[in-house]
Amino acid sequence: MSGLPPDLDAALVAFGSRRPLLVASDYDGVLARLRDDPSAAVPEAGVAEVLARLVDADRVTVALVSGRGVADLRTTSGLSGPFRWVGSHGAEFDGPLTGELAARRDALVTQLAPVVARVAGARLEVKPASVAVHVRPVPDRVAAAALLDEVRTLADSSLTMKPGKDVLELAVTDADKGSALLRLAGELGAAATVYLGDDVTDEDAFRALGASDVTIKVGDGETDARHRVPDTAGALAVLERLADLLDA
Ligand SMILES: O=P(O)(O)OC[C@H]1O[C@H](O[C@H]2O[C@H](CO)[C@@H](O)[C@H](O)[C@H]2O)[C@H](O)[C@@H](O)[C@@H]1O
Repeated sequence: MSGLPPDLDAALVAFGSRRPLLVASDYDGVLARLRDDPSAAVPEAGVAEVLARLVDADRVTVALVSGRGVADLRTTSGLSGPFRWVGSHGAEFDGPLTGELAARRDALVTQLAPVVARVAGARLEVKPASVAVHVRPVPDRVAAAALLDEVRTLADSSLTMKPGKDVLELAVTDADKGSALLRLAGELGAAATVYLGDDVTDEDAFRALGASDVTIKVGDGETDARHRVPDTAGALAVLERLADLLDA
């Protein structure tokens, strides 16, 4: 007995019988619980160990797919291994982004910095292909919502809005996690993909994947994923069940 919902467990059993496989997961809210300080969001106990088991499985690729830049994801998570690292919501796929994007992003920083500075507790995060306005630590929740509304109105049509949990990002590329996952699965010739995610941008991945894939929403909220677990402990249980099934 895995303790997982029976339909999810059955889907994982069917998934485990196929090869090659892609096991992909979002980071924040799935492998690490959410914290006020993004740099404090380290993996939950057991995550590094189960990922190490999964990468050892035969013809299984493990991908970490995040809104974070890859460099930040590597540093913050402390994870290392032969993973595929997909950062910046899919914009960082083959390696670091070019400098041209940085110039557009820096113009955005100049525009947003004074707007964010007016709201106590709000923070601007400068990422490889986007600027994120974080409001999780803002005590005045009305001011937090108003700030995100204002940022939304500042986004011109050349930018892609990436809403998330207490964050709104303006991205200078239109990359998304769904397109990135399809590209990766195609490259690998994957027979099936598992994807776990908790936030709005993970819905692109849930929608992009197909009937033979296993999509799992972590936590509450509307979703296009077929399965759900309640929290990071549930996500870890999924990965541990997979590692057992893959005999890793
Ligand atoms: O795609 P993900 O791996 O889920 O990354 C999404 C964003 O995660 C980070 O922000 C979120 O987590 C923070 C740490 O727990 C939290 O403080 C913040 O409120 C959340 O929105 C990260 O800082 C962003 O760059 C990512 O895009």
